[in-house]
Amino acid sequence: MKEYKLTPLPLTKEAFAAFGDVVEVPDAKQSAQDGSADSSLIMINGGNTERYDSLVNVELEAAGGKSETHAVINIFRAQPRPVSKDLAMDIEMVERHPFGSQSFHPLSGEEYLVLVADAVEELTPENLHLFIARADQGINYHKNTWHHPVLGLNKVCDFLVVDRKGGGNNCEEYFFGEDVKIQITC
Ligand SMILES: NC(=O)N[C@@H](O)C(=O)O
Ligand code: NI
Repeated sequence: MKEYKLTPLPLTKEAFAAFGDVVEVPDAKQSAQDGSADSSLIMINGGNTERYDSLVNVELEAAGGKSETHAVINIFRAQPRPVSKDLAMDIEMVERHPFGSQSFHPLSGEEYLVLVADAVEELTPENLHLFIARADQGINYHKNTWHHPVLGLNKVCDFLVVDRKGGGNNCEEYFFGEDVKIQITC
């Protein structure tokens, strides 16, 4: 059996661009360096609060044009899936949401793993990309981005999740064959 071992890259906007958006407060140093006033920043509440506005767009499509579609905000409470360099985790499947984006924002102060795959129909383990996200980074999967269901690491982790509610089957799953063994470590 052919074996694949994936180790995570640090999550950055550039590395994740093909799959979606990294949701984080824009890097003020970067804005200062390249002289671009941070366009998302709006001071609100009498200057008390910085609103980093519309960092990502929630993509919504009505399946078949008939269903009532809207964005919903959820909390996902993920049970621990401990992974370390000495404790690998088997990966059997990924999924995607053809009619909407899905955004995860950690609420428990923990790093978490993000496993995505290239936008191809016949997935192989070579199409997989593993990232480790900081506890202050959210992610927004673009619609149809292959991804593994949420991966909390060492404790029960809550995530604020924004995604689509509407008609049609908005969750396609892809199971890798029995002929491969895919493991992640970090
Ligand atoms: N199925 C579901 O609600 N969750 C998944 O989409 C996930 O990405 O965790
Ligand atoms: Ni999902």
